Amino acid sequence: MSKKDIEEISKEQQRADMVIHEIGKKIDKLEGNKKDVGGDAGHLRETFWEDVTVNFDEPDDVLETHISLRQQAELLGERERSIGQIHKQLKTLEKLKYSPYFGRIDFKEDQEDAEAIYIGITSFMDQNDENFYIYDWRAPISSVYYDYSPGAASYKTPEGKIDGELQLKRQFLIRDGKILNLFDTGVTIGDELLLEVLGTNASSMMKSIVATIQKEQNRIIRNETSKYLIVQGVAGSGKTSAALQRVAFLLYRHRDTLKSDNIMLFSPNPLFNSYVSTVLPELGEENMQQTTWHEYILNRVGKSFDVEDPFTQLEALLSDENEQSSKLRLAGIQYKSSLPFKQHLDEYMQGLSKDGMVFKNITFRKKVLISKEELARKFYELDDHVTIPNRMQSLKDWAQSEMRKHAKAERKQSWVDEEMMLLDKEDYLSAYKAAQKNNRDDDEFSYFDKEEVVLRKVIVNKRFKSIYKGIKNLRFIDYGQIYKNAFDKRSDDLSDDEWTSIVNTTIVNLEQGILWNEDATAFAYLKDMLEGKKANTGIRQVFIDEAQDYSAFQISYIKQLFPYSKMTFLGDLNQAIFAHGNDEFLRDGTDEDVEKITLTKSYRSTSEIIEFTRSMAHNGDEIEPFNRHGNKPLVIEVPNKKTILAHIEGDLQHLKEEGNKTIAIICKTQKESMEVYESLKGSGGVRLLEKGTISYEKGISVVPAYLAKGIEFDAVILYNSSVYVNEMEKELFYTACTRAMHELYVYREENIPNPFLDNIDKEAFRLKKISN
Ligand SMILES: Nc1ncnc2c1ncn2[C@@H]1O[C@H](COP(=O)(O)OP(=O)(O)OP(=O)(O)O)[C@@H](O)[C@H]1O
Repeated sequence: MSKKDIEEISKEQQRADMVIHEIGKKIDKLEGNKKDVGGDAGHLRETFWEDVTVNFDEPDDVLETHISLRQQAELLGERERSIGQIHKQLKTLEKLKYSPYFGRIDFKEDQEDAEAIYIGITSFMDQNDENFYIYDWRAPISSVYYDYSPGAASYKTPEGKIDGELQLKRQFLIRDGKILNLFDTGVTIGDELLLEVLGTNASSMMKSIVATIQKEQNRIIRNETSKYLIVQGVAGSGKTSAALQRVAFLLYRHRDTLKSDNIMLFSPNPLFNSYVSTVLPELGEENMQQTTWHEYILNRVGKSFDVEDPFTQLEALLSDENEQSSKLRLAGIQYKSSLPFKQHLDEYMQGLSKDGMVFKNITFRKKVLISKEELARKFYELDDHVTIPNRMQSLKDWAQSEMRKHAKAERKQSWVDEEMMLLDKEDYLSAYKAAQKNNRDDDEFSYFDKEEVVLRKVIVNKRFKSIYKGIKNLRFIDYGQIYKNAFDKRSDDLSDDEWTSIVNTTIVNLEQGILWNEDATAFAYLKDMLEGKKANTGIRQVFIDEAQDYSAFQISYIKQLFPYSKMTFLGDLNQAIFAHGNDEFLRDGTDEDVEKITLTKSYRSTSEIIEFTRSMAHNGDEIEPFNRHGNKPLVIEVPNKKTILAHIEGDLQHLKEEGNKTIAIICKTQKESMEVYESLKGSGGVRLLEKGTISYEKGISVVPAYLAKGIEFDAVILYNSSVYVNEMEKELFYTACTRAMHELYVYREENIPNPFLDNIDKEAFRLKKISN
């Protein structure tokens, strides 16, 4: 380090010390406030009832009591909210104290002096709130840091564009208040710092990237105009990272109108949910709503069907050794996930307006109270200019009123007498109270007569409750049959065999109460449309990660579900692991309100791993590795599967000794993962990741490739590459290999060709042959 560098570090350290000192003072002040407010709240809680006037004698007193209670509760709530705020602020300040900022830009606005702007995860001002010691990374001026190298630069503010000159761009690595390193950077944001960040080992949680956001990622993060923002990015290009920092950016930029509850992220699996869950809190923001499409659909379908999840579907396809049956299922999946099928459903539903709606009998004690034919007749008596959902509402109202008549008639039935004898104490008591209440206004007191009337009513109402609820929830519509009838017309794109198979399997499944994954979306859509489910207006921003795994049907449906929402789709065509459509999320490319951003630079893996996987990707030659080097991947050739298991333990040991903290043995299916796990679990510390697993920890994980989506490991051992053969498996194989950050081992059985491995340049890997 030159003398100048040392002087510069020392100057910067002095400033950092000063800022940290100020942060300390602010922390002390807030701690004091916390005590005061906390004391206030504690006191309020203790004396809550002393300050409330409680009197229920007269209606006016009740009102006064109510008001007094509400005021007291509001006061307490306010205090507790401010304690929550103080806590949050303190947490952020503690983070700032540890590492106050990561960047500095010296920006000279035209006609003014240059100003040094220090950038951190949040802003921090001097005691008079006049000068910024630290600017939030999301502030308008901070974008200069991400977008420009020294020279002419500008940034946008709500008031307009500001031009100027970027005179210095500096990066810091500050830990525990000490400047460990400092880089003055050029074109990109400090390769050195990025190298340092990427070279470290994977933790079990995703980390924020605000200190090293790259220019093209910044375009995604700060995009505010597009209704649909579509990101096609190669594996490891930072799509998920950009999405999460974008959430933080939007929350900051629109903090008066946008809350974390207004943002929804669709993620690939529950494990991923927890993997990304620390990024926003790290940035001082709350997590958005998160779900998987499957979870979302389960809610829409309801409980009457057993819905297959996407992973079970994938397993079924990957494990089906009967080529013909797997081909037929594939044809069904592709058809049911397509836009033409969605259009067919729309037309079919239009037809239902005139004819074809199917209902279920409404029964009670095996007696049909309203028959399905009666429901259909009543439905079609309603004006057919009225929409189906509105007619359903009328039908519901009619059925409820019919049911009330039936309930009344039912009170005289002998079963009521029997149940009356068996009534428990509580029911008696409530009947007694009700009878008393009814008697209050009567001139004569005929309690015993009333008691029986009331008791009968109580008994019948109790039994009818579920019928009323069923009617309210439109359970008298036979969705299963209606969906089945939608397969009334063969699609021209399918062969006779395919069509027959689709119709037969759909019917058999529905009769058994099963909905395959490929039917679930279509079924939910049909149900929503018939019920007139209200669009979700509370959600203002939707993020869809791994968007290539959504079918055209799903994407179109999602747009209908969130009509007022802006959407960010993030995907990689090379990782389209599911059998349904894949490039659909890119399709809207011609719409005006769509912006498409392509990320070609990959940050996760070493250059060597990227070179190895390049030939498997479409447009692989466009993938640009970040300049970080490591060992070439190791291909291990073994005589048979058994040998793999015998050698894996040695590999694990070696990889651990090399400092790899997270190691994954990636298998093709859950079944294969189980086998590997069973054989390794004795050696301890090995975890099996399954579709229901919600968190992963450091250490060794055995995982099917489709569940490793979106996450990463220091080292990956691909259990047996010889089982990946067709196009779909290629994408799974690619996904598996690209999970590795530093080390990749790939096992293969000798004499079994692997079309993808055989295509890789021999120079791109090391080969080890094991003979026994
Ligand atoms: N600008 C950046 N600075 C530091 N790290 C980055 C940056 N961009 C990406 N990374 C790192 O690269 C890795 C991959 O990022 P991420 O998971 O967001 O990529 P992805 O495109 O979603 O990947 P995939 O599609 O393969 O799951 C992560 O470890 C992330 O922290």
